[in-house]
Amino acid sequence: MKTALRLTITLLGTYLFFWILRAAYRLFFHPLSRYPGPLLAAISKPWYEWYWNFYQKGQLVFEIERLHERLGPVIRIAPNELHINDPDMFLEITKVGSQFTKDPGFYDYITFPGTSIGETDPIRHRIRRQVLTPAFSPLRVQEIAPMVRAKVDRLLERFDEFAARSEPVNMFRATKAFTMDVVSTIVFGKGLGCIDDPEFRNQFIEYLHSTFEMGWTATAFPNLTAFSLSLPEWVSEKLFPIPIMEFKKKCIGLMDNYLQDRDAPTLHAQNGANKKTDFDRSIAIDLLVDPESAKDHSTLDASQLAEEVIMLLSAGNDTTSDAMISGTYQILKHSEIHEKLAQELQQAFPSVHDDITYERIKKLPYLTAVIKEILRYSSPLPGKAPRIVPQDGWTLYGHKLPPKTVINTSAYLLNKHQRVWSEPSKFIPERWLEGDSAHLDKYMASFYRGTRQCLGKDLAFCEMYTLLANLFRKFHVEIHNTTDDDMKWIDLLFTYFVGRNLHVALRRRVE
Ligand code: HEM
Repeated sequence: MKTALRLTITLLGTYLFFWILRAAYRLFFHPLSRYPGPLLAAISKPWYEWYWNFYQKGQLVFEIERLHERLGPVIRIAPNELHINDPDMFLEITKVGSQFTKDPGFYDYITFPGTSIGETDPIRHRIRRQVLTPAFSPLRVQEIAPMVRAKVDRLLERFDEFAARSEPVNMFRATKAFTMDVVSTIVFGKGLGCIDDPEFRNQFIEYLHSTFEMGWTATAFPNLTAFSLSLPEWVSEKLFPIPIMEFKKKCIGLMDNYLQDRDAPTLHAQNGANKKTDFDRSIAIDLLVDPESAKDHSTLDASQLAEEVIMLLSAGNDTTSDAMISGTYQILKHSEIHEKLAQELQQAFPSVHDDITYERIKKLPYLTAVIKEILRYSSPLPGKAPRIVPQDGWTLYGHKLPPKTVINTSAYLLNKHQRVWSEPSKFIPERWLEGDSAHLDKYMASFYRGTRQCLGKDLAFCEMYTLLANLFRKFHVEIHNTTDDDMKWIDLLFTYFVGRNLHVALRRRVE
């Protein structure tokens, strides 16, 4: 007994001694020790991140904002990590030919590794991106614009039902139902029916949000996460139940159904119809299962396929909906913006029955300015996007950083940097229409930039143009019982709204 106690004390003492030595090295001798930042962050990434993101619930991005205000454009936020708030450095990191790569220490724990978003190896990423590009290219988006429009029409019909009952609409749920039905149609070949749900409920969003609520522990304690992932699936399911894994099983089922329907010798064909044109195809799945989609692309097994599908559904849902929710609130809060927008739409489409197509609305200057400002103002993926300094190191303000240093930037901070944006905390669409505004596009960090820029950017624009133009042309919209407090958000990888969120009262226009 005594020996066991002595052994335990010795082990704990040795670990403590190692920990103190390592902390001293990190504080005084590490190559990043010259940079300012919190003491705890310089010594221990897990506990610092856990405190701000888990214990304080998604507050790290705001703490980093305060630190930059006090300490300047470069701060140390972990033993081997810097956070930079400088729009020109962001351009430098993301420029053509940049060798910066995604940090596996982050992406392996917040995404499924190997997927379009999660793959950190640049060569494997290039292959996956090539495979998926035809599903999201500008040309493809042009082709699917009528499908997006049909979902908007259905959503507006649902709004009529609320209007008839004089019942306010929960725009948070309604908008998420819309984006989920669009992206699931692209990914599964059919929508998940969220718009038709009486309360716009959406099981996937519920799985996703409950996963994110616990998600910050995964990046704070990667060793624990790696351990849980290394266990047999049935054991980790019991010990570390993660809601998204339940959804993964459902996705595998949905994809099986899709592939069986697609490949079945067709009943349709016997009836004289051609299954290839008849069937609602999922371009994304078709591309992923086809080894010919790109050179060196190998087909995915059911689990890998489900993981890619989940990543696409996640990437395409909260991002676009959060931008529109936040944007709708801003439009409604500023009556002069609301009026200007309604006027532009009325001039372009004099009758409320006119066909409001993507082709036509994307040419409207004020609506375009409103959408760009929504994207800047809302920064739907607000927090850090860690990248690794390449093999040759990187010179930052005259000081060489060693390879493998992790560099973070944040879209939320870059999108309100004083050097680029005047009155950044205000929602001002007009900034995009001023004479010298052309240079602003390159500073917009919402979709990231370079080779890891958002793949769904064109789709997101199509959804935003189509929903906002139709909504504001066809309905009188008013805020219902919603204040700034209801729109507060925290960073759970997405802008996660913590209040009761946006509710609106709607009435069809009848001119
Ligand atoms: C307003 C809407 C959107 C915003 C603000 C947005 C933002 C972003 C950002 C910041 C990234 C880089 C993330 C990182 O490096 O950590 C990204 C990547 C990505 N997004 Fe989006 N996104 C939006 C909509 C969409 C949509 C509709 C899809 C469609 C499925 C999508 C699919 C993707 C994919 C596949 C990637 C990974 C690209 C790569 O690494 O090659 N996104 N997005």
